Parts: sequence; C-alpha cells; structure tokens
Amino acid sequence: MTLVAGVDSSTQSCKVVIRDAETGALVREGRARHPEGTEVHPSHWWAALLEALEGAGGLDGVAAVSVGGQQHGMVCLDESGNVVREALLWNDTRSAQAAADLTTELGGPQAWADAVGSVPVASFTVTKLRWLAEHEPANARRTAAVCLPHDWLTWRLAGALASGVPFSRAGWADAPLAPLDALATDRGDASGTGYWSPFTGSYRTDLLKVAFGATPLLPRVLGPTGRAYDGDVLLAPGTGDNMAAALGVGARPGDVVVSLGTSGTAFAVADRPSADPTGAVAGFADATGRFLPLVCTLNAARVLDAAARIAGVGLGELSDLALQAPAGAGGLTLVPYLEGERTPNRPTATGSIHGLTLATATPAHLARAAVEGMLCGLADALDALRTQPERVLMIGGAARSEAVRRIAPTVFGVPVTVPPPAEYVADGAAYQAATLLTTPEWRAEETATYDGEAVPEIRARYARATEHILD
Ligand SMILES: Nc1ncnc2c1ncn2[C@@H]1O[C@H](COP(=O)(O)OP(=O)(O)O)[C@@H](O)[C@H]1O
Ligand SMILES: O=C(CO)[C@@H](O)[C@H](O)COP(=O)(O)O
Repeated sequence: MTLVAGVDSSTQSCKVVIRDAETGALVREGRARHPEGTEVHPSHWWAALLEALEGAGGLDGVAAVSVGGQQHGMVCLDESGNVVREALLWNDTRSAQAAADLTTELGGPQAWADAVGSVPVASFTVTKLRWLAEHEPANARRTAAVCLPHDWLTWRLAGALASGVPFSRAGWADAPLAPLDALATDRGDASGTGYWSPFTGSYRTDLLKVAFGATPLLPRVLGPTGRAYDGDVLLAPGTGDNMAAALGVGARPGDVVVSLGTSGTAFAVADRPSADPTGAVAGFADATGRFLPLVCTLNAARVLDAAARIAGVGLGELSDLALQAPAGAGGLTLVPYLEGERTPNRPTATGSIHGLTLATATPAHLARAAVEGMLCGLADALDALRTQPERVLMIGGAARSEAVRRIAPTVFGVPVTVPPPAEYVADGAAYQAATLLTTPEWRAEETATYDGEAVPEIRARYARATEHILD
C-alpha cells in the first residue's frame, strides 16, 4: 500500500493524516497544539508538525506529503534562511492602518480588487510587510525572503528530507535549512498575499515594492501537481487551509462551504476570478487551477469557547444549553467581535451583548445567543458571496456542535449539509499529495442534512445590534 501524508497547520493546532493514496482510507493520524497569540515564532509550527507526525507513526510507507496551512501569515527570513521575527498571523490586526494607507495609495478599493482580486485588510501579508517597514525597519532590512506558513513548513520538510536523515522527532528538530531559492508555494496561498494576481497568475512585485520599499525573494508558485521537492518522498505544493478544505470535502461548482474553525469562512468554487470592490469577498485562487471567492470572519469557534468559559461548562453542555433556549434567545443578541472583526472591517471592535432582561439572564440564553451570533456573521458572509448554492456544506471544529448544526438552517435560511467530523484540511492536503502519484479515487463520505424553519428576526436583531458596539 502506498501512503500519503496530509498536514493541516492551522491557527490552533497541527494535524497530520496518513491515508492510502489509491483509496483514501485513513491509516494513521496525529495532532499537536500551537501556542496562543497572533504572533508566533514559526519554530513552534515545526515542533508541532514533528510531534503530530510522530503521533501519526512517522513517514513509514509515505511516498508524498502536502502541507495545508493558515493563510496570510508573514514569515520573514534573512539571507541565511533564519527567521527574522515572530510571524504575524492572519488574525493579527496591528496592520489595519497600513491596510487603509495602502488602499488610498493605490487609488482606492476598486484599484486593489482589479489588481489582485482583493481589497487588503489587516489579514493580508502585504499590509503586514508595510507595518514591518514602518515599525521595525531593522527587521525589514534583514528580510531577504518572505513566505507564508505553509511555504515555510514545506521548505523545512524539503531541508529535512534532503539531509537523508530518516524521520524522527528529535532527529529532525534541527534539520538543515534548504537554500532560499527552494521556497515554493501554490496559487491558492499566493492569492492571499496581496501581491499576486489571480488574473495573470503572476506576482505583482510592483505592489510589494510600494508596500515594503524592497522586493525580497518570493517562493516559486507551483501548479496543482507541481513538486516542491523531488526525492524518495515527494513534496506537493501544499496550499492555504481553506483551499485544502475545498479539496478535502470534494467541493464542486454549486457548493458553498462554511468552515467554522478559529476563523469563520464561506467560500465557493468558481471558474473565473472575482474582484469585489466592497472588500467583503476575497478573490482567491484555489488548489486545482480554479478560483475560490471567500469571505472570512475573525470570530467563529472561539466564540463558543468563550461562551462555554463564561457559563462554566464544556462544549457539549454548551450545545445542550443552546438547544434548551428558544430560537432568537428571547431577544438576547451577541455580537461576537471578540478579536475585532475583518468582515465587516472593524479591526478594533469588541464584542457585545444586547437585549439582556431578567428572563434572558440564563446560561441557556447566553449559549443560544453565542451560537446564533457566530452564525449571523457567517449568514452575512453567505449573502456577500451572492450565489444561490445547490448545497451549503458545513465543516470545521465548531461544526461538531449539535446546536450549531441544528440552529444553522434557522439563521442561514437554507438546509445545511454536514459531512462526518474529520480533518478536511489535512485530508485535502493528503489528496493533493496523492495526485502526484496516481489518479486518486477517494470515496465521498456520507453526509447528514439539517433543515429547519428560517427565523429572520434573529438576523434583523443582530444587524441592529452591530450598529452599537464599542471600539
Ligand atoms: N464539539 C464542539 N463544539 C464546539 N466547538 C468545538 C467542538 N469541537 C471542537 N471545537 C472547537 O473548534 C476549534 C478548533 O477547530 P479547527 O477547525 O481545528 O480550528 P483551526 O483549524 O482554526 O485550528 C476550537 O476552538 C475548538 O474548541
Ligand atoms: O485568513 C483566513 C482566510 O482568508 C483564515 O481562514 C486563515 O486561513 C485561518 O484559518 P483557520 O485557522 O481558522 O482554519
């Protein structure tokens, strides 16, 4: 049996799945946590990947590996390949002013949408580089190459594989670095930088120069079946975690995927690139040669984590509580801007609770309001995509919650299809790895469909509540 490994290096953790390349059958898996915070030294991702890979039984029998990773994070390397500073993650909002400045400098949102398919907000790498140039000029000057989290991990794997040392967690901890020109990425993740055009399929180094004042080395952009490393074990291009999830769940034109991880995302598979001057929809590329218009919120699964903490319960009990309260939580409305917000672009906003009365001051009403508030952000995301989906597929950590599954149709106003709980980002990466070896015929998983009567009042109250938040 030939095996492939898929990695999901996401915000909160690293997951590894090892699957049969031909059938997709799950053979082994492992996981490890990432540190908290919105700036993280990439060495933690490497340590977590090695721990997760060890948990998954290492690379025995594995012929190809692919890494899916959190998008946008700024990883700066010096000319020897050493990390210049902690990476600023997609949910770090310190570059919000840089985003506003860059938008003005290029002539406004339409100019950015036309240039790179997206209007930059603080999440985009290009704004983080502007922030670095302005606030840490010495680090900016040391930066010889810039890459993304998945590019960096792929490059570290290339260095380790080229060393010829067989995999072991300790043996690879300080694996040699590959040369900088071995850095590789893919269309999907490149499209989240703000300096790669999905229209032309090439970098806009002119925009990088405007933002950063220099043009450091950028990873080669590989096609869907390119090889980031060629040896006994192959490395696939990898991709951003949302693009990998689209592969893992088998998304096809007509589907919209709602992913409830640390971020909340809604995305569709499209044949043509998009350019939304409102900035709500990011015009990403996907991992197959097509496109992935995507709306992202900063606040999803961790809203439920926070509500569970306030209520003093676990996530299972939070779900039970939410289902005990009536639809609309008796008017209790939670705006979940706990990390600021990206869509709408409110980087300094905070969360708020409205409609508190003696009757709604219960853990059950709070639980329901948290689930409904999180889902309202995603309902706005679905609207922004302006598509009439044939299916809305729901995945990610918070899609494991029964309350989320049952309440989603009442907020979205459409039925929701839920595949069995799995690591779809890692699965998508594994599928990409398999395409380097074979034409994989992986069986689609059975899905469950949740339906329920729409309750428009929930979104109406939420919309009014979002007008009353504190920055
Ligand atoms: N049964 C559950 N109910 C609600 N949330 C859950 C459940 N299981 C996991 N989660 C949450 O999902 C999140 C992790 O989801 P995941 O998609 O792995 O995130 P990421 O990819 O951003 O690291 C955590 O915040 C975790 O608390
Ligand atoms: O910034 C985006 C998408 O544009 C996020 O979706 C990140 O890619 C992080 O993903 P998760 O850790 O939530 O999966």
